[in-house]
Amino acid sequence: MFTGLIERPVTWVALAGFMGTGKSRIGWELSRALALHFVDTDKLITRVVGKSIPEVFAQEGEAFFRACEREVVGRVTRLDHAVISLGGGTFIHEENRRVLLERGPVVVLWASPETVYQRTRHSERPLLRTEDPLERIRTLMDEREPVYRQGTIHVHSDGRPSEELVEEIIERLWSWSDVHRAWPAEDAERPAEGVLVGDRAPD
Ligand SMILES: Nc1ncnc2c1ncn2[C@@H]1O[C@H](COP(=O)(O)OP(=O)(O)OP(=O)(O)O)[C@@H](O)[C@H]1O
Ligand SMILES: O=C(O)C1=C[C@@H](O)[C@@H](O)[C@H](O)C1
Ligand SMILES: [Mg+2]
Repeated sequence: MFTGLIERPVTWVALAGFMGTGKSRIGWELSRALALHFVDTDKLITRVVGKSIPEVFAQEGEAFFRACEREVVGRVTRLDHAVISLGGGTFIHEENRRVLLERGPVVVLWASPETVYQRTRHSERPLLRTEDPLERIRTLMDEREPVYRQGTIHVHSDGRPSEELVEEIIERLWSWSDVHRAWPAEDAERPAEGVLVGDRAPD
């Protein structure tokens, strides 16, 4: 009767961090490892708007893209059984951050500017379309660093294969969920009804 039950630390988790830190790739692999659905907010926006991210920035403007992000954050925080990979700027906006952190753990992936540059140089990121993308990465990363620090769990990705990162994230999520079970008063403050964050929820 109990065969097929899946033990997991969480049934919802989001990945944040700078461009190129691996949110999309690691999020996808984490979702496979935890047998959860996968949602990439950048991909969701491109699908709904019907344009690529560079097209959205160029034709609709960044403010429109940020409004889409806010809308998508509202939706993905109502999901369960999902790993959510955010865009690089999603967690920077205060209201998004508040809603996400209230919903569940936010894992922040980190990488050095040089690694980010290497990982993003062959694909188009509108914010990095400048004469000197590496300098832009350094400046933007410095600006955003204090905000990313507000995430729940922090994982460095430089020079590490994705399997190792997924393994570390899962271990850290178990520790996080153990603490949450030990301090139920904290859970009582949460508004989301019927949400099983922190439970070893069977399917
Ligand atoms: N740990 C890793 N080791 C080597 N390459 C990686 C690693 N993580 C991600 N990559 C590669 O780096 C590139 C960027 O990764 P990815 O698209 O997942 O970043 P992202 O954080 O989602 O960026 P964005 O914020 O722009 O969406 C991809 O080609 C991906 O395969
Ligand atoms: O860091 C950012 O602000 C961005 C990161 C990407 O994921 C995309 O969401 C977009 O290119 C903007
Ligand atoms: Mg991504």
